[in-house]
Amino acid sequence: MPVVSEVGITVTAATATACPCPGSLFPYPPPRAGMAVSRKCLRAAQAELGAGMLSGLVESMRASSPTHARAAAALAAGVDDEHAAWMARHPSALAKFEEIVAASKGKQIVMFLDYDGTLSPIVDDPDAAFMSETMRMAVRSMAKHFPTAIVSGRCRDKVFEFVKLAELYYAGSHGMDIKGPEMLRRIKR
Ligand SMILES: O=P(O)(O)OC[C@H]1O[C@H](O[C@H]2O[C@H](CO)[C@@H](O)[C@H](O)[C@H]2O)[C@H](O)[C@@H](O)[C@@H]1O
Repeated sequence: MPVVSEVGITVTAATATACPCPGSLFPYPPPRAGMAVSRKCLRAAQAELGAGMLSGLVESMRASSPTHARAAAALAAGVDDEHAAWMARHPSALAKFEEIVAASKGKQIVMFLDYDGTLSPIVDDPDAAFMSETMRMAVRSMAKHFPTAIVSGRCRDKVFEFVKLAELYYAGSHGMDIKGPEMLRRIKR
């Protein structure tokens, strides 16, 4: 069930496969240790994630989203009918997060994030599109719980240079160049 928000965040719930459960607070390993998760692990994790943890992660992403501030300003200024209709057809994944979580029961959530205009503000100089440390911390926190990928039209190295999180998957050049955490290579398909 892929859901694309107006801020470019895509959440996909995919069927999970088997993995060992270390039995910690989040009993499935972070992406660096592999992205396969058993249904039992996921159910336990979803129960433990609970409303508080999820809303914390979502609020963190929401607060540090550069486009969220623009959307809020547009809303404050009053949106026209056409924009309102567009928004109804393209609901924000952040606004629908509880529904996504409910739909993900028994499945694995994977985060796909755009970079420009999503993790970073749009600026005149493409080389100065830096993401904030708050956003970096939010993404790092998200990646501890869900396999997380950044998909960009930029070259992969450039995106990594901005994001600097080795635990993520990076798809550069519109998906022509993909690299994941080192441990990914050891996962049996
Ligand atoms: O796929 P994306 O990650 O969304 O990349 C799309 C383009 O992003 C960059 O350009 C955009 O952001 C720049 C910095 O804020 C801004 O100056 C430019 O006007 C935007 O179009 C990047 O420079 C392009 O190469 C990407 O294709």
